[in-house]
Amino acid sequence: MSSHPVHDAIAVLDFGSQYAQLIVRRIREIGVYAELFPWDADPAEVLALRPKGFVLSGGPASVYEPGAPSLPPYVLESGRPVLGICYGMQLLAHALGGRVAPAPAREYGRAEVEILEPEDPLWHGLPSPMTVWMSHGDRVEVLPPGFRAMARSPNAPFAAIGDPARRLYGVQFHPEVAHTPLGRELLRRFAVALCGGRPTWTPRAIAEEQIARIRERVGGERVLCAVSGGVDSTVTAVLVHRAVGAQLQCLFVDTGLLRKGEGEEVVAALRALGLPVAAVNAAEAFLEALRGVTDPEEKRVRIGHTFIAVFAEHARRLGPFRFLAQGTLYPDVIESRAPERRAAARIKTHHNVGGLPPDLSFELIEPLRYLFKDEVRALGAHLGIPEALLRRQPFPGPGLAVRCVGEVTWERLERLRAADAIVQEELARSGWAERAAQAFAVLLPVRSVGVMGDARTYEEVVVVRAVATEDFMTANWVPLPHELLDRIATRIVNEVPGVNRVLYDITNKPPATIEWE
Ligand SMILES: Nc1ncnc2c1ncn2[C@@H]1O[C@H](COP(=O)(O)OP(=O)(O)OP(=O)(O)O)[C@@H](O)[C@H]1O
Ligand SMILES: O=c1[nH]c(=O)c2[nH+]cn([C@@H]3O[C@H](COP(=O)(O)O)[C@@H](O)[C@H]3O)c2[nH]1
Ligand SMILES: NC(=O)CC[C@H](N)C(=O)O
Ligand SMILES: [Mg+2]
Repeated sequence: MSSHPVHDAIAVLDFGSQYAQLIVRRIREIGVYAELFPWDADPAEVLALRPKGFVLSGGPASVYEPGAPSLPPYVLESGRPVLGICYGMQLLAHALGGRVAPAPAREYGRAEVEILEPEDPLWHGLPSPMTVWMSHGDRVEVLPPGFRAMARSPNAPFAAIGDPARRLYGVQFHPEVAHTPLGRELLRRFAVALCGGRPTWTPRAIAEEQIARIRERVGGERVLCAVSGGVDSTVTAVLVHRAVGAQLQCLFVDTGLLRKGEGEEVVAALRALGLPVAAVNAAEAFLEALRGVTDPEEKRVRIGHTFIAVFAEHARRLGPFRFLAQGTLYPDVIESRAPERRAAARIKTHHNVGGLPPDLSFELIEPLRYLFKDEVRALGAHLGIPEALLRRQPFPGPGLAVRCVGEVTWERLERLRAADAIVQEELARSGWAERAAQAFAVLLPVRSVGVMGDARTYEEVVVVRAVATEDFMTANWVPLPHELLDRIATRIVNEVPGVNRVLYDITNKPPATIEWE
């Protein structure tokens, strides 16, 4: 099941590290293709990639414990270079006859290492001492035959080890994290100098390859692509369109839960890219499904079902289609491959167009299946998709329904839309829009007393939320200037009927989530 046999590739074996995905990303940033496999993956699957080298990730286990993940024999048998990181280094040492034991002191955080072999290809040109980031409780105590120390720190005599003759290396620190500033340079030396990987993994190469593949697979058939105006579905649609032109049909659903002007904007932006977009208004169906529902999970489930029903109806009407194009990304794939990662608690059900009825059986086209979000953005830029589209705030499929706390009625949606439009306008005007990854209004089903024009009011509350985040897994509220908050609050209360009070949400994620439902 090799995914990118045209590119030189590095196989990264995952021993349960929090950072395994980061290793893959860092290597790809260098331009060398890399892929992540569970440590106990089927060897045939890994070897189908024809890896030029292997990276062994860190992991929570201790190599000397019974049942700890072990080094699959094919790695050393391949004769290719190997870089073990943390647990990976300990594993290499353990497997080759060295000794690993608990360290006298655990070591978490920044450390300075002195490079002992500056002429070795892995270290060539790197400064000594070099700042690195450590996170370990075990350490290598006795080196395996053939190995020598390549770097040391005050705490770790074997901060890095290697057997250059066999091109086997280990680092106790984590080159993949940003706290190791020159970590990428180290990985570059491994992937390019030691493994001989050619840096051909560029947006241009990805685009050409995907377009050629899609063209070949689709032949003369038709393809349906559901588009939201988000980055993933847009890039997917553009790739399919470049490949098969008019055989593509895009479908955009106006759920009635969109922001002000969004439906028109999205459709216009996608058509400006030359995409054939059918827009359907299904607001009534969504509102009907949501009538009387206040439970957040129930809302999401009903929206999901309505999406499927609307989608199925229009797919039949516009069809037949043999293929369905979807913007599945690599993190989705990694997460579904590794069952232990699915054990994480369910916080909220993200809607999906998946789970389509069986009578609509499509073959899937997923050109982004091996890409990370930032690679998708770079690919989008290469394809000429405007920055504004690529940088759009993520907008959840369930839309304003999960920001309209309580019952979703058309009147309350209109109230929320008007308040949200003011938030967007003022953030854009003040330049703060760029500093917030996401900013929006939330409408609460809470009424409070106010006084306007000498008269008593008893109306609903709007909450403004703005967060900064890289990955949306954790987020911090953004300290918007008081004058800006003041302007937003004043405008909302003056301009939006039914609202007489505005709050600012100053909760981080965790413990809050970004959305309110
Ligand atoms: N309003 C909509 N009309 C049609 N399809 C939609 C709509 N909203 C979501 N979808 C489809 O559902 C998929 C999942 O949506 P979701 O917003 O969860 O994903 P995403 O990863 O953010 O993708 P995107 O960046 O394309 O929005 C989208 O890629 C798109 O195919
Ligand atoms: O496409 C989506 N469908 C959903 O059902 C959904 N729920 C939350 N989000 C978005 O995910 C990010 C994290 O949100 P939370 O902190 O609220 O979980 C934020 O960017 C949210 O906007 C969704 N996106
Ligand atoms: N981050 C790691 O890979 C840790 C490896 C091993 N569990 C240790 O504590 O040393
Ligand atoms: Mg989206």
